[in-house]
Amino acid sequence: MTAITGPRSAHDGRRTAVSRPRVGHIDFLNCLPLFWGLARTGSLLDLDLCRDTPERLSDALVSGELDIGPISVMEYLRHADDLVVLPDIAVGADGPVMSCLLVSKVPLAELDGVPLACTTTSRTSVRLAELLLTDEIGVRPQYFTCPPDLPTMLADAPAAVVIGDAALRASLLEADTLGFEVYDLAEMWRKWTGLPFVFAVFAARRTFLAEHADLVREVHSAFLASRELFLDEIDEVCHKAARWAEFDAATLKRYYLSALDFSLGERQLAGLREFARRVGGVDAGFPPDVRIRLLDTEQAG
Ligand SMILES: C=C(O[C@@H]1C=C(C(=O)O)C=C[C@H]1O)C(=O)O
Repeated sequence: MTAITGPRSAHDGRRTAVSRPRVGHIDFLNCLPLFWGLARTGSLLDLDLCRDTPERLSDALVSGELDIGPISVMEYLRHADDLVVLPDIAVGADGPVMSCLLVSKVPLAELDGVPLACTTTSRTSVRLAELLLTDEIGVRPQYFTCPPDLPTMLADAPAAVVIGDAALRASLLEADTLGFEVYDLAEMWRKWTGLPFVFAVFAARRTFLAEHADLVREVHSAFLASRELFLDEIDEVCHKAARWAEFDAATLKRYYLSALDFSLGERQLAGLREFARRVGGVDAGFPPDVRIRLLDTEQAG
């Protein structure tokens, strides 16, 4: 793959410092495939990479501290006018995702009026859980936010929404000892709507795109190449990651190949639009028919 060149400053023959695009990276196992690929292709050196939790990366992209990066879908939809979505890449699932979960010590029908702890790290899974509980199950718990430590969350509430590594830990390691049922939010959505669910898209700020269109395309290509390389080398990655992660290589491989869906094609976009249609409105901060701009399509405008 070609090197990412970076925004050029005016130059007169002397070497001038070139600032690298500021790119976000979710510091969960879910985005390890991209990190692996960026490191292996060398693209990592051409990016000013900021690793953080999804909600902080979302805020940084919206405020302009980042130029390109993953953004939780609820935040993307709220700021869709300022952002352009990179096609063919996302963090989603077309069935169980394993890491965006509602866990509950009581049957879901008994959650009406009771406290429900929502992880501070999520903007989308927590909204999806609320949608499913209101419209599918018919209950209205009292939602409150809480850092993603499940024993603490469940000490204050009979149910909780967790995402990322904390959710993998919950379903794979903690369910038996802490005594709760696990409900996979992407699986519930799939059964309800027949569609995949997209939790995060990758987007560039439109102001950055206006000045650095080639660079945005290069970063997009680097993401796609990273994902491909990861898939080619998945056994090696899972084996290496299992040395420090809490999960074995077979579990990681299942997570990457059978649970997570890193694509953003027509079906995933249909899922995204359907979610916007169901949660959009004045309170959400975006209309149900919010315009989704994709890079290099007529809609990007
Ligand atoms: C699949 C996941 O997708 C994510 C869920 C998000 C959310 O709920 O807001 C945001 C970004 C992604 O990290 C996960 O975190 O496990």
